[in-house]
Amino acid sequence: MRHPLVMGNWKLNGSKQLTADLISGLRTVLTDVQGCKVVIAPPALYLAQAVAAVEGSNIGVGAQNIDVNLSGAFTGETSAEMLKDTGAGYVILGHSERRTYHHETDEVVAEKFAIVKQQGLIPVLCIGETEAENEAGKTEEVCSRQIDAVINAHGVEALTDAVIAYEPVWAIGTGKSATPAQAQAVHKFIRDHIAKQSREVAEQVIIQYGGSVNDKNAAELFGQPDIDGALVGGASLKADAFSVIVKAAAAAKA
Ligand SMILES: O=C[C@H](O)COP(=O)(O)O
Repeated sequence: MRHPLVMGNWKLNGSKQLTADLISGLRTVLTDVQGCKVVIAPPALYLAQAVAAVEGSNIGVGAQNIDVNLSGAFTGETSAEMLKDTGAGYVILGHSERRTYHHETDEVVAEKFAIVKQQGLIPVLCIGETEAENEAGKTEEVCSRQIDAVINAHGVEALTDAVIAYEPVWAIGTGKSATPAQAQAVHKFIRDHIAKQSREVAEQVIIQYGGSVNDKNAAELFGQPDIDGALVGGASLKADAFSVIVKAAAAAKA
């Protein structure tokens, strides 16, 4: 049975001090939380510090991206092998900011997905439509295309033990979250789309919602049957707000 997962994507934010303070704060407020997996994804430079700081707690660590290569002459990149070596367990892939600012295509994201799985890490595949695509009624078309890039390249079984994060681009960092009903409709579409190929895989895949999730709207989102947690940006930088979100997920799915 799938379990809720709340992941904090710190994006390009942080410092040694913030990493220490935030993890220390989370360890204090999340000690008694059960039934919800918690993962933080700091910038790559702070991963090793984060892995050491969460030791002995129920908090996992993930990265925000990897290169398609494992080693070699690829200046400035970080590999899945290095992440594994550091102790990270999850990798966010295909975030809309990577797709937009770094021109990552569906095919590149699918290639990274396979590399992450080969290393025994858990991929968090971000999908979602832009505002224009939403207004043009293309939400389902975009989401299925982004998922099919993985399924067509690697088979539906590749989604076993993987995570999908549905993040409508228009909701990211805008304060304008999708309503619980809107998000549930898309999450159900995603699960049904995968179920056309394998009901078993569809039932176990974790589908997070992302886009302006905060301590006020989290509980209602998690009350939806196909929303299995959240990928949180801004609110993950505050221990109090993030822990309210984690506790809401644990309570909703208990
Ligand atoms: O990865 C996280 C998402 O981009 C959501 O960011 P946000 O919570 O700041 O809207």
